[in-house]
Amino acid sequence: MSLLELDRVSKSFGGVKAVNSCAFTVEAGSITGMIGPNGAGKTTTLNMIAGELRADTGRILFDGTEIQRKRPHELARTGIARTFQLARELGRLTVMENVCLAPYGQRGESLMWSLFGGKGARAQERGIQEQAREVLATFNLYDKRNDLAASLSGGQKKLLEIARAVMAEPRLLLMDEPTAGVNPALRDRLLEHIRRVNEQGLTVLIVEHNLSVIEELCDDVIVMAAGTMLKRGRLAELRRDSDVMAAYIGGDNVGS
Ligand SMILES: Nc1ncnc2c1ncn2[C@@H]1O[C@H](COP(=O)(O)OP(=O)(O)OP(=O)(O)O)[C@@H](O)[C@H]1O
Repeated sequence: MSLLELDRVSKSFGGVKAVNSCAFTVEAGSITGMIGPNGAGKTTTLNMIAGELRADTGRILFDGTEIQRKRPHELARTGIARTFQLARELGRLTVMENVCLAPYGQRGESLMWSLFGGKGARAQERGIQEQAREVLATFNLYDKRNDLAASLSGGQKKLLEIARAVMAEPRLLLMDEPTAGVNPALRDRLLEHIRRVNEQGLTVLIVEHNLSVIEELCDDVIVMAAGTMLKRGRLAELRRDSDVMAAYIGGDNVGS
């Protein structure tokens, strides 16, 4: 069963057709990879699914419902989360504060209301703190809970990004280059965490240039080229595919 479906989705920037009648599905329970040369339209596609960009034409369906007109906070409520590089200002908050703040932004609730809004809000706040402690423990960040987020290593920041996304209990997690800037030791741990959240029922769509990451995580890989899906399948097959090789010429090396 597909959890996500793109139906002939297009997006232009001025004269540039970044995404051109792109169609694919993401199966529920999968870790689906998205690869392709620079400028193929991967990030634009992810941004449209997350609601940060609006498609010019076409439909995006999440669990059978059209979502192409929804905003990011509405999509978060619907069950779509995205990892974000830690914003500079969040670096000045502790790890715990970062994770506790995530649901407010993602569920579109007002932090001020929650902090000053009476009993119900305080109970909710306690619930969130409890959930945050669990999530931090899961991501091996509990011991770091009182450290400033800015003091974490690159890999720990990536774990925090996922922890923040998971706080909203999404059904689909969108990730753009989750291992960029992560050292090899932490990289393996990061992949384990992604696998684990997937085993717990979260469907994952990953854009990644590092093909060894795709190989380790994804059975199903979508190749984007010139704004649309060129091929999909297992990475080993795609590496032998002459159309895929041709699309990469002048771009990245699919053999790396
Ligand atoms: N905001 C924008 N304004 C103008 N052009 C854009 C914008 N965003 C993307 N583009 C163009 O759209 C095309 C697709 O870009 P996109 O970033 O989606 O590709 P990508 O596959 O993610 O590339 P990369 O692997 O290099 O990140 C490119 O030609 C890019 O220059």
